[in-house]
Order: sequence, then C-alpha cells, then structure tokens
Amino acid sequence: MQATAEQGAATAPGAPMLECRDLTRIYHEGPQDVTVLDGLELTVHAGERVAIVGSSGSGKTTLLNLLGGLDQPTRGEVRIAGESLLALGDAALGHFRNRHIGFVYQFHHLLAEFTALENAALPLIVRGQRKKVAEARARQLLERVGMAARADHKPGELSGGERQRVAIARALVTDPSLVLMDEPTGNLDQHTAASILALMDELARTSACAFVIVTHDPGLAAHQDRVMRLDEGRLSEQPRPTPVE
Ligand SMILES: Nc1ncnc2c1ncn2[C@@H]1O[C@H](COP(=O)(O)OP(=O)(O)OP(=O)(O)O)[C@@H](O)[C@H]1O
Repeated sequence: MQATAEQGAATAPGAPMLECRDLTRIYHEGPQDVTVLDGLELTVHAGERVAIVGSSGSGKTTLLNLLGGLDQPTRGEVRIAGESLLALGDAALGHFRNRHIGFVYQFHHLLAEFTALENAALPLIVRGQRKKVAEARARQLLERVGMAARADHKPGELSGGERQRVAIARALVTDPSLVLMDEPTGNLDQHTAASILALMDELARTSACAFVIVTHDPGLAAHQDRVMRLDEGRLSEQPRPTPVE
C-alpha cells in the first residue's frame, strides 16, 4: 500500500484531482442519528478552485474532514489523485496526506514551541527532507504570505491573522496536489487577503494544485472557479456573485 500512496499525482490540468462518490456521513452519537452528508457527489480537477458555501450546521466541516481523510464516511468514497482514501491503511494514509494534501483549518494547530519558520518547514521535515533545505523552502513561502520578518517568532507572539498566514505557508510548502481550506482569509485584512488569493491563483495555474475552500465570504467565493452550496447533505452549483474589487 505504501508504494501505491507514493505514486505521483495526476497533475495534468483538467485531470480529476478529487472525486467524491455517494459520500454519506451519519453521526450515530446522541439520541438520534444525524445524516449530515447524503450521497454527495463532487469532482474537482487539477488546477481548479472550488468554494463551498452553506449555512451553519450544513456539514461543511464534516465534508472537509472526510476530504482530508481525518474522518471516514458511513458510505461512499473519496479519491484523491486517483487513490481511494478508504483503501489506504493508517500509516499509508498519513504518508499520503503529507504528500498530497495541504490543510488550512480554522484552528491552525501550529506547534507553540516552534518558530513560524520551523512550523512552516515541518511537513517537509516529516517527509524526510534536510532541515536546511526544508527551511529554505519554508522561508520562500513565508515571504509570499508576508511573514518573512516574523520567521523567528513563536505562535504565541503572533496575531491571529499572522498565525493564519503561517498555517497557509505550512499548507503550501509541500507543493500539494489538493489544498483544503476552512475560512482561509477570515482573520486577514483586505490587502493581506488579496495577496493570499494571488498566491492561490498562481499555484492553481503553475502547479495544477486544486483548492477546496469553505467560506462564508461572498468575495472569496466569487474569486473561485466554481461555487457549490451544501444543503441537505448534497452540493449544488451556484451562480457566482459579482466579485468585490
Ligand atoms: N461528532 C458529531 N456527532 C454528532 N453530530 C455531529 C458531530 N459533528 C457534527 N455534528 C452535527 O453535524 C452537523 C454538521 O456539522 P458541521 O460542523 O459539519 O457543520 P458546518 O457547516 O461546518 O457548520 P459551521 O458553519 O457552523 O461551522 C451539525 O448539525 C452538527 O451538530
């Protein structure tokens, strides 16, 4: 299985990078079963950016967790770069995640005792890269998100928006095939948010990275290639609101 997980991703623009088929998640905790996702279908191609919108409690976080292999569906499957997450064992799944998926979740999960630079370099260190090489790449990403000057600061010394930018650098440092983002620009001012969007555009174009972005921000949603609304456990394509300049 390990060998399968290490195979290269289907990175040609236009190839399906993410496929969800009949994706269903029923929570059995509590007095009543709760069906949150109900036969959801989604295909995202290499180089494509898809925004997911939906009301509070509609299942956006549940969906992101399934896409990232952090939770297992009750029924159906998630394929990333042609690989079914369900078919991977725990060790292979961890390896696959590190290799193919970048996460930017609302709680950034930065390690408190590490600097911004060390945090951003961590996925490469985990992958076995030499510290010097990993930190050189991490520094490039920190520059891109406007955090180079704070590279030696620990998360406790950074603002919420600054921590978010370090988390974005960390998610992108491995050149992932797929980036999963939960409100990635929520804490950022307009100028910083615009520079993050420009970085995402460039990555989608140059490295065929696919993005799935959960957001309540109509401006951010309008900036993506497609907007999907999650409602009653399924996704439907939305007309895009006019982008906010
Ligand atoms: N572990 C769990 N056990 C039982 N129900 C759960 C569990 N996790 C989530 N839910 C329920 O599933 C539904 C979807 O939750 P989820 O967090 O995915 O929604 P969301 O769209 O991300 O919401 P928000 O926009 O408020 O963050 C909610 O009704 C929630 O109460």
